[in-house]
Amino acid sequence: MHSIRTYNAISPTGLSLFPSDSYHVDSVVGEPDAIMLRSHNLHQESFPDKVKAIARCGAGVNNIPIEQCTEQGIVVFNTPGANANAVKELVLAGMLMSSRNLSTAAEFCQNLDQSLAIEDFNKLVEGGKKRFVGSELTGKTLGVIGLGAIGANVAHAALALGMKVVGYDPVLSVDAAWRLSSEVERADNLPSLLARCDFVTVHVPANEYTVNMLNAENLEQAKRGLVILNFARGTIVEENAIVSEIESGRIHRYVSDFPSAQLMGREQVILLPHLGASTGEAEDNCAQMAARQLMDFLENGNIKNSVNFPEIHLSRTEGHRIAFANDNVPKVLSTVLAVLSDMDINVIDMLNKSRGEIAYTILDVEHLPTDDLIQAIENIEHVFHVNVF
Ligand SMILES: NC(=O)c1ccc[n+]([C@@H]2O[C@H](COP(=O)([O-])OP(=O)(O)OC[C@H]3O[C@@H](n4cnc5c(N)ncnc54)[C@H](O)[C@@H]3O)[C@@H](O)[C@H]2O)c1
Ligand SMILES: O=C(O)CC[C@@H](O)C(=O)O
Repeated sequence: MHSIRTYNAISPTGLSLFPSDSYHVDSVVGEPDAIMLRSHNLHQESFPDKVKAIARCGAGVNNIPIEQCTEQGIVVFNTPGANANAVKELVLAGMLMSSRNLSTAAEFCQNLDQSLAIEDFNKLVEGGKKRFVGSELTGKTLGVIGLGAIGANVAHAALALGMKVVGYDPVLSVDAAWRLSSEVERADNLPSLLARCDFVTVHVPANEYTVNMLNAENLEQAKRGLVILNFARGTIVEENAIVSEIESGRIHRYVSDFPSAQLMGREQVILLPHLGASTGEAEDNCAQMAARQLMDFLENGNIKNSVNFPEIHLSRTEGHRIAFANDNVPKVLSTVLAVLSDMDINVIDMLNKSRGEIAYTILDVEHLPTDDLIQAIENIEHVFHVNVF
């Protein structure tokens, strides 16, 4: 029986994929084999030795101590792309809300004096028209910072609306580059992107390189009347700089999924309660993807969409499976194979992959591995987390 500890409201469509006769899935599990979560912060928590994997139902993994997990041999998964459409749609909504002054216009209507005679009431309504006159998206330029799953979706939707799109992503993967429309123009740096855009949206992970990526220095280069959309993480945009450029009139609107006290109460700021991925469809997609990845790992040792371990898939044929992780240094695999050979154990199939400082091997052997064999592999220098499936 595998046990999975859950945090946050995870879609039952995903949780129900775990067969109840072989999985115990609950928010109260003392020593789980794996953890499944959304935005819950794990940074202050320690993980018992039994924990082998953590699955983030979503894209951002800044709530998980990845380095600590890697040191403990814990495989961390996320669900790339599973909520990208939901975020894209909210970015489009944010652009429309800003360009047509929708939040202030809607608030104006909610606060109209209901006691007025119908003619006076209608006059006020018509007066609102002048006050909230907006502009159209077609023909405007959108800057997209980070052209991964969400950024590319947003870029393509904006092109379909007749916008020009300029992208900035110096670390774009080859696969992501292939998926991107050739109509997306490339900016070599942020100041040049900011100088040309009417809207700028950020879709990069929160990490040490992206803290305050939009800041006082580069916002000075921005075109007047800029709308900034932040559906990535609060730390990516320097709030003090946003506030001062709102006051200077350079920034027309700041739309953020990450409210803070400093941003509240300003007409030019539209705040949402981390709603980007909150659609039934995205929650289902994320939870299902995370559940499938966890099951394939816990049952077969296969790894898909990990942020700290290599991708690996070895189909099950016959025999019994051993998987182990080790520091990516020479001679570990040959030492393990020598142990198997000394114990007269026949290897049926094998796959070894590495990523940075981690190597990971799946071995299918003919007979059920004994405790002595597992102990012997565990005792080899640089080996950690040996599992039998
Ligand atoms: N508001 C929400 O609910 C919500 C939902 C999903 C994702 N997110 C956030 O959005 C982020 C992006 O999600 P995604 O699914 O598009 O991820 P992704 O991994 O598909 O794309 C991220 C892109 O950012 C690029 N990038 C990384 N560092 C960069 C840098 N320093 N400068 C420029 N580009 C850089 C990468 O090359 C990649 O193309 C997530 O990490 C998460 O924090 C928020
Ligand atoms: O789980 C959520 O609701 C938010 C997920 C989102 O922030 C992500 O990074 O994918």
